[in-house]
Amino acid sequence: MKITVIGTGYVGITTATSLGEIGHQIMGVDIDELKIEQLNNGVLPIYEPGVEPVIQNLLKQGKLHFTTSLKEAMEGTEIIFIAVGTPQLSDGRPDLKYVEEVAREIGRHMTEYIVIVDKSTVPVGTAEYVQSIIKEQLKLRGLSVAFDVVSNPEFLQEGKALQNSRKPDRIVLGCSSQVAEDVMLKLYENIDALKHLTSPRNAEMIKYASNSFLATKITFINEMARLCDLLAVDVVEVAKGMGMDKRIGPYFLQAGIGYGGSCFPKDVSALAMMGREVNMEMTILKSIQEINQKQTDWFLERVKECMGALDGKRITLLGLSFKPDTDDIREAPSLKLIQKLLAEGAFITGFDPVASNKIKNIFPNIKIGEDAYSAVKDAEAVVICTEWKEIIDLDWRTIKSLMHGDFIFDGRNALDREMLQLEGFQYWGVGRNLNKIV
Ligand SMILES: NC(=O)C1=CN([C@@H]2O[C@H](COP(=O)(O)OP(=O)(O)OC[C@H]3O[C@@H](n4cnc5c(N)ncnc54)[C@H](O)[C@@H]3O)[C@@H](O)[C@H]2O)C=CC1
Ligand SMILES: O=C(O)[C@H]1O[C@H](OP(=O)(O)OP(=O)(O)OC[C@H]2O[C@@H](n3ccc(=O)[nH]c3=O)[C@H](O)[C@@H]2O)[C@H](O)[C@@H](O)[C@@H]1O
Repeated sequence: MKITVIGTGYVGITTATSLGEIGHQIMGVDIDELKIEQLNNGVLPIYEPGVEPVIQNLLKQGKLHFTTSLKEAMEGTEIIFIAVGTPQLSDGRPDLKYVEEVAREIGRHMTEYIVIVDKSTVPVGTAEYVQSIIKEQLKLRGLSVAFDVVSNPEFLQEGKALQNSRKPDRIVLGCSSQVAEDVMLKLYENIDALKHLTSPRNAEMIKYASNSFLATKITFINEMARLCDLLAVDVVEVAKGMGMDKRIGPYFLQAGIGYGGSCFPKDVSALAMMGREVNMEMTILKSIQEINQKQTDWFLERVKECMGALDGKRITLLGLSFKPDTDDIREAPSLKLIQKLLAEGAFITGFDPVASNKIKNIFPNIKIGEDAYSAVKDAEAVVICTEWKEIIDLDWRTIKSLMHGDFIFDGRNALDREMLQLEGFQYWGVGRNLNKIV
């Protein structure tokens, strides 16, 4: 089938490559000329493991093209995916301006039946809204062209985009007509996944409910971690024991310095706002936001408890992206931590396998190590913000010999506590500090 994907961010690129891989003909569209030029040269503008060679292969086979012209891309297309950003507005709602712009442009160029697919994360009712925008444009042109708007939310995790899209847990299809449902099922017939057929409004809610539930799970274990610290209990053991119950499951129970990224914070906020708009206070979501906001403060308090005043102390942060295997620093906990540590007067050095430069652009006053070993030189404490494998696998004996102190604050509970203690570190993990009973 001939497909157009609008937006070449994480979701657009993943949609384009995964559909290209199962044999469809893809046109990727973006208003960002530099991105389009890079992509046409087989260069991936983001860091996402494994995706670049797939793009290069599809370009070579002629199955994938990128352009800045939506009009050109739309010629003969059967399906258009809208995969543009929906960033958070200052009042907490998602900004739909990119979706609106794209819908208007589709309406300006459409001449025959097309299925328009909302891939972006958008509030309940947006499929109907997009439909009304396109209809309005057609009316201005004096045309009456049939079309459908489908909600097909994306569930990929950054850093695992390729494996998620090749073998998703489920594909949610919110269709308002049988024709659209048949088109979408044909599109995905070669992807082996559960297919949940439902209405567009239900599909839109499934996306927000899923992200908010995952954020709830993380926040629950983070709050448990705070209690574990006060009662001499190890939260890692607790999560392990809880996760063995199939009804709970082991995933998203890793306590840490809070969730970040471009989606959980904005989507929890958007769902809370959706409730507020119909006069329903989403009390669980409100608590989650508050607890997550305070997780870095709580963490910093524990650092101060161990090290005393931080003024003039040399602290190295390892792992700066919001999670491993991505260069994305949107809402990364490291940003808040750096800001707070600088405000306390600490001297900060940072290192991340791929995101160091992005952090340096935001905080020009901090030092960036060329590698983890040079970053820890003379540090009095090391803080793990992101559990990159190459950070976990460092030679910790060498790290200790390079440091000027012995504190290690494991903000992701990712390191081997016993091994580090044997190497002479004072190890502190989130909710696993058994030496304190109140
Ligand atoms: N990043 C992720 O892992 C996931 C994101 N989502 C959702 O998917 C959507 C997209 O997210 P990302 O890919 O992270 O966004 P992004 O911000 O990385 O990329 C969006 C792209 O859309 C382009 N764009 C904006 N207006 C355009 C227009 N009029 N025409 C063509 N291109 C245009 C931008 O230039 C940019 O390249 C959001 O709603 C997000 O919540 C959903 C699941 C996972
Ligand atoms: O809508 C989205 O954009 C996506 O949001 C998340 O994916 P992502 O933000 O890429 O990353 P996650 O792996 O979910 O991690 C999010 C944050 O939670 C933190 N986290 C995750 C798991 C955990 O156990 N503990 C924990 O603190 C991570 O460190 C990270 O900061 C969801 O997992 C995806 O299903 C969804 O498609």
